[in-house]
Amino acid sequence: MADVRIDVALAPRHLQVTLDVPDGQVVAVLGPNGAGKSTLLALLSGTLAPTAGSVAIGGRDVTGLPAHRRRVALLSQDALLFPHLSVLDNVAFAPRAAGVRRAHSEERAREWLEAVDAGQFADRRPGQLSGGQAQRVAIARALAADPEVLLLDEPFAALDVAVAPQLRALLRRVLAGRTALVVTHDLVDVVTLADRAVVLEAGRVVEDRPVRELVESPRSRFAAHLAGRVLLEGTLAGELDADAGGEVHRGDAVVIATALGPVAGLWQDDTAAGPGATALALVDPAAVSLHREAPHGSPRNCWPVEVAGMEPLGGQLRVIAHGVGSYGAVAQGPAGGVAPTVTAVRDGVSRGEAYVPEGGRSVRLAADITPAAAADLAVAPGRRLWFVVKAQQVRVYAGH
Ligand SMILES: Nc1ncnc2c1ncn2[C@@H]1O[C@H](COP(=O)(O)OP(=O)(O)OP(=O)(O)O)[C@@H](O)[C@H]1O
Repeated sequence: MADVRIDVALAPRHLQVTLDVPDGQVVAVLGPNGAGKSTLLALLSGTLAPTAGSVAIGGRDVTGLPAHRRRVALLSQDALLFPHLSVLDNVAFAPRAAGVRRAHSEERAREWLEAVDAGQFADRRPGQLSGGQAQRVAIARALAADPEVLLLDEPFAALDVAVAPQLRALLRRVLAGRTALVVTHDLVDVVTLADRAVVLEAGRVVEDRPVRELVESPRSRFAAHLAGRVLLEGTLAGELDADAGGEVHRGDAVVIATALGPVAGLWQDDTAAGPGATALALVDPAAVSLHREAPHGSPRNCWPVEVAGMEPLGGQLRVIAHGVGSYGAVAQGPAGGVAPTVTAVRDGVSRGEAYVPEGGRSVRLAADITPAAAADLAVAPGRRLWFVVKAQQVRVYAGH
């Protein structure tokens, strides 16, 4: 068994993490810069000691053990091979250091080099390898040490985008059945390599869920951005078609008060909640349409926005925009309060009640549209348009 149990604090870096990884599971570790991802790996590998708590691997308490006695291999974005040793000697280094006889350790090193399709580089020096080749060798070296746990810190970050897919396929093979933690900023790594995803923010775990759930219904801003969604944080006002006050249940059309103003969506959480509860609305940019004027009709969210920029996305364009205060003929809406904001959404903007409070100016929204639609609407930075999404297509969850 090579399960990992980590329950540590590192006071100077404000990190406090509890995490159990069962034997054979690959966990993606995600989070913004400075969240503590690398620090967590360092606490596991033994290059940093916690100020409190413990680390156990395969049921052994390794908290007091030095890095080389933990049976943990760390692979970082730079291959960090010994420049003065041949590739073969680099890979044979760990078994040699563990007391395996030269002939045997070289044999093992050759096997691992073959396994990562790098057998032909055995006699080269690291300086004669490309970045992708060096990273293959680094993987072989890590595996030759026969680790119980593999830690990968942005393993493709320093590589050409052209080589990353091959290496990813290799890592997928290598990671099958192993206990591993992979720090990454790349959604492709998350979905292709990991079973489960943990999101760190400011040294704390804010999400810990199966990868599929995380990409389908992210609950943290970081995961939403990674999954290409927009996450709006707010407070539950109540049901869309009822007077505010009662509890809402899964499938109910609800309204939440956000920095963008009232947002209507479907409550998708299994837990019931009442007005005032923290709520998260998830918007898929593919469900957002752009209009010159706010349309009428069924319950829709209509947000006046100013276009910030555009990015190509497959055959489409992703339009990035920010909420703006009311403009044109739209009157300023109420400054707050539950009931008026519900009315604003239910009755639509045709009555001139759509508005974005001051804070909405910093809310980043995205809409995926065709290049033809972009041309028709003359989408360009600075242009003011309406982002429109049906309430049915906004999923709302309980926040933390
Ligand atoms: N060597 C160090 N000495 C002191 N503090 C550090 C050191 N390295 C990181 N920190 C601090 O610890 C916190 C966590 O940093 P860490 O590098 O673990 O984050 P990260 O999530 O890996 O970020 P990134 O994605 O930028 O690599 C940050 O506040 C950072 O400033």
